[in-house]
Amino acid sequence: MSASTDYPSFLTPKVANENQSHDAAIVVFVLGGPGSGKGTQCQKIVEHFGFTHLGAGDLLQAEIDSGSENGAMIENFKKEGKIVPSEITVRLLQQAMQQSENKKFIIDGFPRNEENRAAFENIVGIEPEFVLFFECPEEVLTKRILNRNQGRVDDNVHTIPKRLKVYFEQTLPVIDHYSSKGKVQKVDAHRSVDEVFEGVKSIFCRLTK
Ligand SMILES: Nc1ncnc2c1ncn2[C@@H]1O[C@H](COP(=O)(O)OP(=O)(O)OP(=O)(O)O)[C@@H](O)[C@H]1O
Ligand SMILES: O=c1ccn([C@@H]2O[C@H](COP(=O)(O)O)[C@@H](O)[C@H]2O)c(=O)[nH]1
Ligand SMILES: [Mg+2]
Repeated sequence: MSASTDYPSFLTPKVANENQSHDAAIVVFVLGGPGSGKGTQCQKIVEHFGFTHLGAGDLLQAEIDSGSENGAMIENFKKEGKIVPSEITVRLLQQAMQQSENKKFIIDGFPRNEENRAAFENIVGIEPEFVLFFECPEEVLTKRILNRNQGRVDDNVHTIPKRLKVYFEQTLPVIDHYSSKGKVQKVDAHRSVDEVFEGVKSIFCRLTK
């Protein structure tokens, strides 16, 4: 798809290197603490705005489930709430983007740290149009995760504090980075699912229509 047609000019991606192959792709990063509702809201964004949802954690889980050579290592990182090396996650995201016919992506739960951010921008060669940031108090995050009941290996009292620590120490600086570039759209995630989505909708209507 050419970069010139379907989208307003302010959505034209920045080309960071000549190898990048998503010259018309639109990327929105979705960040927030564990349990803030990223996956829940991404489903709604897909239904209403036609984006393809790429959950970085879901892609890593698929690697575990497929029995790939990195699967056991990824599972250990997940059990400990640690961030998987960037080259693995970025490769999975890049493959998923290349295999998609859609060119509008919401990337959920990534970049988790500065290394992830730099790797994505250098390898994939795209900067996000904006970053959707779900803000939610820590105690609410913990309650939501403990109630999620989906059998995740990291939804337990051993791993939750580790995930929160990683979020505060490594992911918030990424949000600060994009904030300094005027790219962060903050949403109060401590409301009902529908109320949160009202906030999300107004952002997407303003920035992607
Ligand atoms: N606004 C909300 N109010 C109450 N519960 C919510 C809300 N949004 C999501 N939940 C519930 O909280 C749990 C976590 O939501 P979700 O899986 O969407 O979060 P997440 O940010 O993707 O988490 P993670 O980072 O761990 O993948 C789920 O059980 C979900 O149903
Ligand atoms: O970019 C990423 C995304 C995820 N991880 C690992 O997976 C778990 C679960 O991620 P969710 O987004 O909460 O589903 C996370 O704690 C990390 O261990 C990652 O390393 N890099
Ligand atoms: Mg999720």
